[in-house]
Amino acid sequence: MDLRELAVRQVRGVGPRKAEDLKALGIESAYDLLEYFPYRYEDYHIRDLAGVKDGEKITIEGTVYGVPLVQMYGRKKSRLACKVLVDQVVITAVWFNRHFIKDQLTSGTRIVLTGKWEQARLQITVSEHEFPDRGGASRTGTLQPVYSVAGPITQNWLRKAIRQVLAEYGQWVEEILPEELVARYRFISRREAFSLIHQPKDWEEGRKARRRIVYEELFLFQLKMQAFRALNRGKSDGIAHPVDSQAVKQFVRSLPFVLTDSQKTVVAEILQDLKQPYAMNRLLQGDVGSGKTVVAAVALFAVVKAGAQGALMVPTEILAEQHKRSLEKMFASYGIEVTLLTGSLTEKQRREALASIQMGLTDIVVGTHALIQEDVVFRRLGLVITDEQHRFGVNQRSILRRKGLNPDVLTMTATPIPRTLAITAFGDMDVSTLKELPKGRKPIKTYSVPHDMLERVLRFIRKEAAAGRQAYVICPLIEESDKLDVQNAIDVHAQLTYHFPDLSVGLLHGRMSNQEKEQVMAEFSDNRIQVLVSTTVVEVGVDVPNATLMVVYDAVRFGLSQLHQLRGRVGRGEHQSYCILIADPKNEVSRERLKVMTETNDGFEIARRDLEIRGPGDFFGTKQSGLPEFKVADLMSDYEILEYAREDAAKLVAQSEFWTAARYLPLRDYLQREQVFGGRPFD
Ligand SMILES: Nc1ncnc2c1ncn2[C@@H]1O[C@H](COP(=O)(O)OP(=O)(O)OP(=O)(O)O)[C@@H](O)[C@H]1O
Repeated sequence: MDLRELAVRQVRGVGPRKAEDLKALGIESAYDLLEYFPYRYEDYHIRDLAGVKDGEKITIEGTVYGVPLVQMYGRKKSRLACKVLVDQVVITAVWFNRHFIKDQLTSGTRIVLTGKWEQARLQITVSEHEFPDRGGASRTGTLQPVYSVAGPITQNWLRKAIRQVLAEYGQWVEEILPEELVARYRFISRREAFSLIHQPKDWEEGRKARRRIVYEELFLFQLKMQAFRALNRGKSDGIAHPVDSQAVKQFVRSLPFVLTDSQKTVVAEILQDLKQPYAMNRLLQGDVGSGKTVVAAVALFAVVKAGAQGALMVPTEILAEQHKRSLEKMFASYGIEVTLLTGSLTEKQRREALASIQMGLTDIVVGTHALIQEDVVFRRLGLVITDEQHRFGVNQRSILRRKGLNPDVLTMTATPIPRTLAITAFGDMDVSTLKELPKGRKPIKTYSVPHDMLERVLRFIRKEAAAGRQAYVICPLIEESDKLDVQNAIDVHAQLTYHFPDLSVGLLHGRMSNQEKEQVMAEFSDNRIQVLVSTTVVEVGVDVPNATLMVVYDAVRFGLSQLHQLRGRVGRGEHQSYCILIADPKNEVSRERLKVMTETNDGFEIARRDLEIRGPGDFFGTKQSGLPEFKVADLMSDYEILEYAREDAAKLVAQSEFWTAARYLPLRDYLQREQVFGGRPFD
């Protein structure tokens, strides 16, 4: 049975309504459900009070001791407190709004409590409890998977659905790794791994399952790239652009600044690639503000002057507009035509843009992801540059190939990763690095302040605005709730508008139309807006050098790499810039993370410290934006496994047997599904 073909509706307990809800999570088949891995576990093993830290969530067992006490607040709200004897210590168990369980708490009853521990008061705030002597299903002593859920799908419902699909269909999970690899690494079978990752008995089982799944993910990813490489090796069907070095030099001289040494080196590497008959596939990495866009502009200029078209693909419409504007400025005196292609063009504008691209009247197209797919036909596409986020993978490259194009490809990223990791992770790419920031940049000064210092922060905003500078104010982030984020931004905007009657305060959030967003960004760019209140939509790439102040509300809610990206929006010009992180860190990890931000501006150092703080205890790691994303693997911490996976994949594709032997069929099927053979069946 092919579980990929089995609609999730077929799983017992999943009705049509739930099937729709699951679809929103990207789950359509029984297989998708099985592959919806948890991102952490909740530990219900009974703990000894001795080793427990303040604020930890724990499960403990004891006996009810004395009489429970209920306080009511209004009709529904209540606080129930009861003494419980645990390991000969009397503690207080507190329930909120659960007064109806009072009658069950008779003295001497054994009870298991899960909740947050307060050391000073010897008190547990109970979120769940069980009576072990009364039978029934029990969570005690287990690890419960925690899934990323949204909308009407609840954690408990999803747990049940996944248990169900495992019971009903788990046996149909087929092995994909070759026997020799399973044996070499002593992996558990795929079937077992799928079962254990969702319901491990203990951490050891969880680890075993995770190790196997991480390897498999990384191995398949590497296999895909290596196979693609093997199939296309030596193909010189790229475009050898006749680059006019003199013209390029002249263009570079016309820029308002001198290129940094790094920029010069990288430009030379790219021009060299462009001249070759092989299709370039290069990764350009450089920290925030290191000047990647200018490098892209030089490459586009070179290609256009050599008679081809270029495309610049960016993650958001705001960025597309911004890049279009800055390219037009740079190319103003060269007769280079730049066209914008985004989702918010009118039908007529879009038709005109497409015609102009097809006829070759357009030299450079700037747009979002759709621009290389769909109905866009180029006359002579020579170079595709992609910025961040949507990594231009093997798949897209084969789409282009099928269109009969084989352009050079440059991928830009600000994700600070060690060069060796980059080379391994993007197995099929060459890597260029911008090692320095433009001269004259002053390091950004970063401060972390508590919420009650907001008044001072506001005074600081006023001071910068009075000096002619501008500020970003990033609003509190509410996990998994775009709607609440927007509400927050609206509230903060209202407050600041009230507070700064003499300044122009703008608002930017994801629910605004693209036109509105663009309007606001343009006004901020021209300093018609001094204070921009925003959700994280400004995170990547926005470039307004006159902005010198970045204020982030509730900074502990953001990941370190995200904070670094946000901070990178300032310090892009000659003025001293500041980043103020408003936060009341409640635990050591948050304090440590804020400290890292105040201590260093170096993106790579931040990534390294982040990894250190998370430590090996963080079972599933955190996704680093910009790196290829995996369901379970985390490239930074699973780096070693990645190395093995790469080597194994390379060896395998080099064997002629791999392409013929029956036992490798599941792997070849996988490659087929991933379109490595250019959409044609492999023969
Ligand atoms: N060599 C240089 N000297 C001075 N200023 C420069 C130089 N190169 C780029 N800049 C300016 O620095 C700013 C940042 O450059 P750019 O937008 O290219 O950075 P980036 O690497 O794309 O950053 P991010 O990853 O944050 O988007 C821009 O305002 C740009 O005009």
